[in-house]
Amino acid sequence: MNGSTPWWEAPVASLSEEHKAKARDRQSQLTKPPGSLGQLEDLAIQLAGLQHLDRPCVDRVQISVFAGDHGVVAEGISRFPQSVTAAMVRNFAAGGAAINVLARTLDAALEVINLGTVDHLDDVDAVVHCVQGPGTANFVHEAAMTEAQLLGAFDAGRDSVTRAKAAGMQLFVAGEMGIGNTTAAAALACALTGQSPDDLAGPGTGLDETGVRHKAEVLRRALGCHQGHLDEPLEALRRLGGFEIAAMCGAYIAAAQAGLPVLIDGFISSSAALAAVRICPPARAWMMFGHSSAEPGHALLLRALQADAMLDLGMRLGEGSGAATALPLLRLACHLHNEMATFAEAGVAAG
Ligand SMILES: Cc1cc2ncn([C@H]3O[C@H](COP(=O)(O)O)[C@@H](O)[C@H]3O)c2cc1C
Ligand SMILES: O=C(O)c1cccnc1
Repeated sequence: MNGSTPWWEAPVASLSEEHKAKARDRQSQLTKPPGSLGQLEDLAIQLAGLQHLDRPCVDRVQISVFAGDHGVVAEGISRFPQSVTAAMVRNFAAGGAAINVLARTLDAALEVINLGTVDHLDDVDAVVHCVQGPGTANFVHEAAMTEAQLLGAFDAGRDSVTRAKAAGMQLFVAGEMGIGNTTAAAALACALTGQSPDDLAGPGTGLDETGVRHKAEVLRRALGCHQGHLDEPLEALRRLGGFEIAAMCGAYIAAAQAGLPVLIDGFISSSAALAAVRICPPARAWMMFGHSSAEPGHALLLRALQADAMLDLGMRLGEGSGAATALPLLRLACHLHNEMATFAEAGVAAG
């Protein structure tokens, strides 16, 4: 970071106000009462502006799942053991996870990036290896990441976006896998929003009430340990985040710079998105929000991002699954915008 400007401080791509205005005008001419397609109209207008197109399109979609382990698991904050992270990466590689099924069904490209797990994954070929260590350090006692690890993870996110852009993708979805990462996301969210651990600790993979209270206590200890060092968003991310959260944050900034719209998933993804917006405020314009997670802190994060999520299905999986589930609606928004007849074309009175 010394000397030259870091890549994440470069400007984001410009969006076309002209295409946005044209799209808004077209929506008012389509054969329906103005505004009657609700959020589908807004999404088509936003995409037209982002893509500089009269006819927005999200047929070609990249889903990148970032995986990493978390030292804070030592505090007993997840219902599942740490070994599940690497085991799920193997499951992704074999095609058996929820996000594999969603990607196949949606005809989306799926890539898995291993950022470092306690169990070895060297023998897994169908994965991009960008290992930063065997997992983060336990942030109750020390910073989760060294500066080099943070930058390595950030770059891994950027590189995934570079590959997606080179392959002609029109939309980017970041997903994650990392046992314990609802605790990391909650800690980061506390630092970024100033809200209390009681508002951001939730069940994650299925903690009971006692477990959630313990998780809030762990968060309080972590925030105490790092007190006075959490004002800078990048430093908060280094101290409290995770490899996969940092990679998603880097990916969101790089996507805005590359002019690639992103569809954000749930609680973990939104904590990365909020960090990205705090580091690079104009990146917000490139974000759409797929769903509202059942993890209780997600509502607070969506408010901080001034975001309206498309779906509320009670999902709380991660992996990018909520964003992938919303993708058909985004595609429908485009088809409606592009293919409906106008009042003039159909000879219908515009009212
Ligand atoms: C089998 C399995 C598959 C998953 N896929 C995503 N997650 C989700 O759950 C984890 C976060 O929850 P916590 O903080 O409570 O550990 C992350 O890995 C997240 O992606 C999974 C969790 C499990 C158990
Ligand atoms: O909303 C999420 O991203 C989420 C919630 C619970 C567990 N894993 C992920």
